[in-house]
This record gives sequence, C-alpha cells and structure tokens, in this order.
Amino acid sequence: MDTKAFKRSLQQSENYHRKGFGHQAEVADVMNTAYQSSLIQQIRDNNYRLERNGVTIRLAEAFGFCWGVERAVAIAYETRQHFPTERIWITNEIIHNPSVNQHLRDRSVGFIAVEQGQKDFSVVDRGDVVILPAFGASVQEMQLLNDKGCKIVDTTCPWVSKVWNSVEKHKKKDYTSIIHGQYKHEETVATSSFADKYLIVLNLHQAEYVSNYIINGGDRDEFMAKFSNAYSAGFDPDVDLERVGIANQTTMLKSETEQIGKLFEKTMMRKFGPDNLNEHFLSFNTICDATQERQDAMLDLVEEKLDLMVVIGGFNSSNTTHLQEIAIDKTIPSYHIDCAERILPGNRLEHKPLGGDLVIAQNWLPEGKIVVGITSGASTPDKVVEDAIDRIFERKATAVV
Ligand SMILES: C/C(=C\COP(=O)(O)OP(=O)(O)O)CO
Ligand code: SF4
Repeated sequence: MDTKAFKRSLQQSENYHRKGFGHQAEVADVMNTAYQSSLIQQIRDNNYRLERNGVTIRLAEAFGFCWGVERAVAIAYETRQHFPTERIWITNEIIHNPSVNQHLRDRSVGFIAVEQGQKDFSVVDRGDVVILPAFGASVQEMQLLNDKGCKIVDTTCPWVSKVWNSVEKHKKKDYTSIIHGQYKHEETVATSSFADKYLIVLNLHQAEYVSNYIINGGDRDEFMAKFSNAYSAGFDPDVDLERVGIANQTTMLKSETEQIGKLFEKTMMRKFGPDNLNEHFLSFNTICDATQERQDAMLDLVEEKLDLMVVIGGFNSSNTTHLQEIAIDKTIPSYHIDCAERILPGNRLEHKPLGGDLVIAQNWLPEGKIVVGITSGASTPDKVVEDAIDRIFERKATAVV
C-alpha cells in the first residue's frame, strides 16, 4: 500500500481534521478546572520544594503533561464541543491516564472495544466522529474509518508523525526499519504500519542479538521465535538486515535509543566497511523533547538525598514506567502509582513494581523527617499529582499523631 499517497489524500478530505475547531477558550476553562493544580504551581514557584508535617516534597523540574498530550486532550474536548449531538468514538485511550479517559467517557465519548485482541469497529457508523489518539492509529485503521465515511479527528502528536516520516524515508530507499519500542504499544503498532519491512527491538539486549546475527549469522529459527509478533510479514533476517534505518517509539528510554542507534551504525560499518555506511544505515533523531526533559530531570533528582520516590502515571504508560526504571536503577525505594487513591489508610500503599502486578506495601512512609521525590509521566494531570501529595502530607500527619 502506498501509505504516503493514502495519508496525502486523507488529509485533503473534508472529513479529516487534525487541528482544533476554534473552541480553545471554552476548552481551556474545562481543562484548567479538571487538570491544573494551585499546589503544584506553588511548589514550582518555591524551587520545586515544599515542606509540611515532616515531609519535604522534591518535585522533578520537568514532569507531567507534555505539549503533545495537552494538545491531544484539548482537541478531544473541542471535538465534543463542536459535535454536540453526533456519536463520538475514540479508537483507543486518548493517552495512558485513567482519569483523563474517564473524563472523556463522562462526556459520552465511546471507546472502541477490543475483543480477543481485535478492535470491534462494527459499532461505528457513517457520519460518526472518530478521534485518533495522541499515539496515532495504524494506516489500516485510518483507511477503514475513511471507507466507512466517518469524520476523523486526528490528534496524533507531531513528534510521532515525525517518526512516521522517517519510516517512509526508510521505505523509499528499501531499508528495513528497526524500531526501538514495544510491539504491542499503540504508537509502535501505528509506526510499523507505515513501514514496508520492519523489526521491533525492545531493548539494547535484543538489539545486540540482532547486531550479532548481522555480523556472524546464527540460528534463523531461533531469531524468528525470539522476535515473533515483532517483524513484518515475510521478513527474512538473512536478507532483510542488509540495509537498516532506525526509528523509535517516542517514549522509550532516551539513552537506550541512542545506544541502539550507535550499535547499528557500528555494526553496519563493521559488516560493510566505513565507506559504504550510507548505503546500509539511516538514522534521524526522533527522540521527543518532552521525553528527554522528563528523563533528564529524573536523572538529576535521583542524585539528591531522597528517602523514597513516588512516580505517578498510568500503569500502561511507557514514559512513566521509564521514569520508574531510572529510580530503580539508582536503588532508591520507588513506588509507581496511577492515582492518589492508591495511598491507603494505615501507612499502606498499593503500587505496581516494575514488570509485576499490583502489591500493597506496608509502612512505606518511614518515621521521622523524610524527603520524598515526586515525578509524573507525560500523560499525568497536575491535579492527580496534587491529590497524591496531599495524601502523603495527610498520612504523615496522622502517623505523627
Ligand atoms: C501520547 C504519547 C505519550 C504520552 O504519554 P502516555 O503515557 O499516554 O503514552 P506512552 O508513554 O507512550 O505509553 C506518545 O508519545
Ligand atoms: S511524549 Fe513527546 S511524542 Fe509523546 S505526546 Fe508528548 S510530546 Fe508528543
């Protein structure tokens, strides 16, 4: 499929919208009330620090809603405002935060159900409005919705579209796109749908395996089993790794994306010689600024003397999980929660350890004066962070009593 031509023709259709509808003022009011926090503003103004009830909160200097999320959520609200009576659907969570998705449900935005791993679009009729989330949607989904005669409101973050453009460039030159990402993640599903040939690597470890295969060859069956679900139809590692381009899910660990890019550059140089590198390797910088800033701020914060960290964001949020990874790497006790309600009475906390299921920690707030580092993912509203901080103060006050 000529995905570039399809996107171009879609963008010219009167049923396709990728900007707001001019209701910024009305929407700003709702967004401020629902998502902003005066406490967080106070902490920002106080050099990202606040002390109460024996707790010093140290907030990361970059955290919370990124530009792309703010934009996507605002467009979704504008869509409701603009189409007050039409049925509105969203192909997925708008972003990975439960409270934001709930706000949209409360405004009668329907979420497409997933049955046995497949989205059920049968509920969508001609004339319905369908919102594509900030991660984007696969080109096949866009085509299906366009064929159905829906009005499409595309909130895909331009940083994500930038990655799609890189993948188009790989395709044009017949390079296989090596995508650093999670093969099930909506953004990576969308990105890979623009590629002709692709292979998705989750981390540096997997990238090293591929690099070794390129240089030394290996067991083809083992390769295919290791990457099942993570390559394009008909992909052959013995043929399709001669020319590779690098792409990424925008919210991966920045340092890892960089290492993977360098690894493949070196690999192709070793295999084909430095003079031939350009015929075998393509890379564009597509790490998004917001991801960089939040991870850099976290790296700074974990250098301070903290008793513990609380990382706030959706459990399926890739960027939030990477912030948690940074704290764990530093061996700081760190708790990933998705909302303030996880902070339970009696010095207990329900949290999600990296890669594990929800568990309850007992006596998680140490006695005496403590310093608590706080950060939140790019999809977490400040209001959620405020509620969590309030609860920490409250619990500590109760413990003192
Ligand atoms: C929309 C988006 C990032 C916003 O944070 P999210 O937490 O919604 O998404 P992700 O970190 O990718 O799981 C994609 O770059
Ligand atoms: S994290 Fe980056 S790519 Fe993702 S929505 Fe935010 S600005 Fe866009």
